[in-house]
Amino acid sequence: MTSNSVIGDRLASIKHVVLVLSGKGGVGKSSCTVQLALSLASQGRKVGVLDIDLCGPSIPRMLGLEGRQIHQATAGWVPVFADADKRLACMSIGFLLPNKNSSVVWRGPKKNAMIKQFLADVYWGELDYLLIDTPPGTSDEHLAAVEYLQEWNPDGAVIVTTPQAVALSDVKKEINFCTKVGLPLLGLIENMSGFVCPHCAECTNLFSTGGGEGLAKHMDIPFLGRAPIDPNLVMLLEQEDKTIVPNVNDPTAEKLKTESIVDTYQHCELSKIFAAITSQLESRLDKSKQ
Ligand SMILES: Nc1ncnc2c1ncn2[C@@H]1O[C@H](COP(=O)(O)OP(=O)(O)OP(=O)(O)O)[C@@H](O)[C@H]1O
Ligand code: SF4
Repeated sequence: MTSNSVIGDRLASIKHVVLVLSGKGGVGKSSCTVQLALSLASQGRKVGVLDIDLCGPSIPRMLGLEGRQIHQATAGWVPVFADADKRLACMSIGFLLPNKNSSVVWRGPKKNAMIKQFLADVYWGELDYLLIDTPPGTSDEHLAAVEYLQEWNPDGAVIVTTPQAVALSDVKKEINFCTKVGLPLLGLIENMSGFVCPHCAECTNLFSTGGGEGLAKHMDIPFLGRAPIDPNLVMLLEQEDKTIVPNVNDPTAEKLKTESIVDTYQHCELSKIFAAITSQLESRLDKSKQ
């Protein structure tokens, strides 16, 4: 069997394949991927996250899975699960490196081979969603993923941007890339749009807001929603022990210590926003499959 048909066999048990892209680094692409995954998993969907940011894999850290190892079974590489119910599975080069400080300094062909191997060898089983977190910009990793997936019609791309003009000009390039390679644009998320006060949960617009929505309108892309900066999300994603509820003032914190990150995320303000974003995304996917 050629490795392309192996990729086809793997994808046959996955309902939707969605790439998450951003024009610029640091706009929150990985954290939006994680939140889309947590939101979908908490609604009972089976979700896989494939981290193809080979030089800066951050998904294992954000999901609290750093230091975990993948296993080789006869069916392929078994991904790492973020919860006991196996609603959320993850694969990243981070699981293959000797330690979290190891760096990957690879040229294009080696990166392409790794991405092909991820697509061909990971045994996801039945999934509702495979979310692919990509590096910023349009690099070897994007081209490789699009090339290997093209034959199997991935559903498309979700674009993440911040509201500022500097990120928006880069995101236009990303949108043009998708159009050029025939990747449907499923929607745009405006991240870091305002700031949620940790004391009163009031949202303040520190910088401009609405730039992403304006761009989505201008480029005729569905606008999926606006996610503010939320200090509770930083605590959840950056702290090592994900079983501790992000809001330390929450009286139910003790009880929540046994919850998985899929459940703990529900206590973040942003989970409500991402529930609305995933519902928009799902209805968009349903429409495009009709
Ligand atoms: N809405 C948000 N509220 C609070 N913190 C956020 C939010 N979005 C992102 N962050 C934080 O901003 C930092 C950068 O986010 P992230 O790593 O997701 O960006 P990225 O676009 O994937 O970056 P890279 O280009 O390095 O892959 C992280 O520390 C993350 O926790
Ligand atoms: S939003 Fe309200 S509670 Fe929060 S810092 Fe400002 S004044 Fe204080």
